Amino acid sequence: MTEAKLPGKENFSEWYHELLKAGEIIDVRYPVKGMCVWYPFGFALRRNVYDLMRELLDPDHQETQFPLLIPETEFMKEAEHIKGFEDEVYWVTHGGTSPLEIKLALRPTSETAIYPIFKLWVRSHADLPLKIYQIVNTFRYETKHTRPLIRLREITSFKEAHTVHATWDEAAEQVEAALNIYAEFYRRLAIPFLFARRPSWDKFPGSDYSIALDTVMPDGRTLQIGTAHLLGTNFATTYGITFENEGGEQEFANQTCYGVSERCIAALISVHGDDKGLVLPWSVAPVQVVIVPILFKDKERTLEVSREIKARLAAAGIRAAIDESDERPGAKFYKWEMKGVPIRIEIGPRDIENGVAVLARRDGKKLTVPLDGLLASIEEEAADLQEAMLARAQAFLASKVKDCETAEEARVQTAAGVARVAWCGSEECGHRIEEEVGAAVLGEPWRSSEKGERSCIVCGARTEKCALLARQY
Ligand SMILES: Nc1ncnc2c1ncn2[C@@H]1O[C@H](COS(=O)(=O)NC(=O)[C@@H](N)CS)[C@@H](O)[C@H]1O
Ligand SMILES: [Zn+2]
Repeated sequence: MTEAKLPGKENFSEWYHELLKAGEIIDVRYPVKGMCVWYPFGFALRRNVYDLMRELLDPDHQETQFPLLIPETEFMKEAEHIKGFEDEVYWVTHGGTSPLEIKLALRPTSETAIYPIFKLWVRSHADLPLKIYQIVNTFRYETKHTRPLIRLREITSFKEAHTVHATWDEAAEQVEAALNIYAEFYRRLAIPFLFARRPSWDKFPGSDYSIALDTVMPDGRTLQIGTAHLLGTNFATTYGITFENEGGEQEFANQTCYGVSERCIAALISVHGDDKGLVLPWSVAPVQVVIVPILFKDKERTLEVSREIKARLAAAGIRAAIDESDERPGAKFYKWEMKGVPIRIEIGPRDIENGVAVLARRDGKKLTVPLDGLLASIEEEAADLQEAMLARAQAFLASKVKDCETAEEARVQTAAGVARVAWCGSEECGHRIEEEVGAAVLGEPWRSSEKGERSCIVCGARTEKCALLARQY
């Protein structure tokens, strides 16, 4: 089989679409725009990634599931929320051939499905804090360019958490706790990001404020890979979510919600992939180690030793595979590199005689290791590979963020990166910056320590604030 080469990663969009197919992640040939099919290998990756998310949420959240369909009467209650979503909602209007009395929205996100029930669940301060999440499909009639895993009309892997608290401050603390969970989630995936407080005109509809995580894609555009929103009492007043406080009075609850979608997988593929295909982090790779027996003589013996190695790795909880096909080694290396397998073990008759094997890391490092102690070598190299992947991705992101003194400089920088400019924080200057730079205001850096007084690049006012600017997916 002649191995088809991927387009170079510098043609990011072509490379990305070709890799979704060659890496058997997503099949885009489903006949509805913005809706795609998971290949089984891609679905195994998704399962591992979301198992990681569950591991991080389950210590103090409870997983559940709400209905997909939301009655118009509930959906149309929160004015801000409606304004933000009315152009994106899909409606079900018929049951069979009979028109429905009340049409039903397909959830674009589930506030309006969940909060009428929270009203019933929350009675007293003893019921708080309430922290639930669900991992469901949601539907948004996106009119911008749809892209697999990045901008979908059916978001198949929408993890949405919804929490209820006695005070605004507790809700604000929960937003920070959510950001910490997302930071750990992306650290395990070796994906770096920037925290930004979205500007008022781009916060979640119905929220007090939104904090987003943006990563920088290979072409320098940013991808919003998670968001956490402080809702205050906005939804609680609309949906009547009250609790009896310790003084016996009824109070409106304060809420948050925070979400991650399959964009986390788009980021995984894009940030780490290379011209040979996927490069998957050890923690989520469906196949962590592939054993490639070099079969030319003593075939049986070589296969026997390979199978013994696989059994030893599996017993240690490592997801291992053997490629027993009779393809030539080069074809096997190509296939498993395309699938992003972090570590390959090559073993032939001579290696067996010498009691060694070749350990080839997906980032190119190769070494010969003794067969006894192979497990320790694999675990050591896996840990080192994880750090190397994160360090490499962090260096790339840092290289793509630059301080700019003028709108012109920011325009050049945001053609393929992120600009940081002085901004007084006013909405008027913010919109002027977007127009002059031709990029979006991601918002003010959140949790960044860098301070320094400069003049707003629009109005000249002295300010310590700054804006991150970028072209977004
Ligand atoms: N069309 C889309 N396709 C894929 N992912 C999307 C799409 N729209 C939003 N997302 C992802 O979903 C995350 C959460 O969406 S959101 O609108 O920002 N927030 C909410 O819906 C809140 N209810 C928190 S769950 C976003 O940060 C973004 O990463
Ligand atoms: Zn200004």
